[in-house]
Amino acid sequence: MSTRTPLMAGNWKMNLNHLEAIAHVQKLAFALADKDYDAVEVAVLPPFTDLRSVQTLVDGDKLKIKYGAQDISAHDSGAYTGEISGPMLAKLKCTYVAIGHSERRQYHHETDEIVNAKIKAAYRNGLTPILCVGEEESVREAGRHVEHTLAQVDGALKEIPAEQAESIVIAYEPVWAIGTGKVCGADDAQEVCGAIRGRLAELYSQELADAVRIQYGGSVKSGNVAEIMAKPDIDGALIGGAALDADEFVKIVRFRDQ
Ligand SMILES: O=C(CO)COP(=O)(O)O
Repeated sequence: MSTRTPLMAGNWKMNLNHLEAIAHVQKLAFALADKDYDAVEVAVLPPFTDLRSVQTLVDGDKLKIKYGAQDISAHDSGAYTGEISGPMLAKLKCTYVAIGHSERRQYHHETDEIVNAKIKAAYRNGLTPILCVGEEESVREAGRHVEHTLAQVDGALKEIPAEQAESIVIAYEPVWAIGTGKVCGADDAQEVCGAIRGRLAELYSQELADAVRIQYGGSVKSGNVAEIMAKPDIDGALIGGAALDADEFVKIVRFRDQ
């Protein structure tokens, strides 16, 4: 296990309206209100329409739960119908923003260039990107998963200086393991997460690489999280389906109790 503080983040995707979000975060706060969970950072990434409600709850009750968005516009303002800007997310005191999730790449044709522009938008606005990378099943079958994922890292970090990159979170999410119940074996996940850390050392420095948190995502549940978290280059998880059940998410956050 690494010495970096683990980040357990729930990506709600397009689930839970703002009323459900309030109930869910209250449940998390109640279940996690003890000193033990200081050792793990907990975050939720609700839909945009929930963020104000979550902010009000977290601010009002001084909760330690962090929150962020699932996407960001590459632009800070202007005629971009339907988009949400970095300044808007910063105003809502978001800590994190997921960028380049495979569902954005697949359904919204986000390229590495767009991902790179969004990373720049996040840093311009004081937000911490959770950069999502990972290969499709055919790429893994062809044995090109490491090179494919590292190329996504290279593209996303183009022109990002070390002072910014040192705070990034990178989530390795093999596309074939997302929402499918097929978990990437812990050793396979470690292989790619270790390679990502190696690439960060090449692009920047070993010191920076050692500081960056690398998450695994893809069918993470309470039953498999401990094995995944035992790997030296895995510093947390990005959780989809299992994060929608507050009790299950709490069990994942408390992976050390297992
Ligand atoms: O895409 C994911 C998190 O961003 C993972 O989703 P699942 O946990 O549902 O597989």
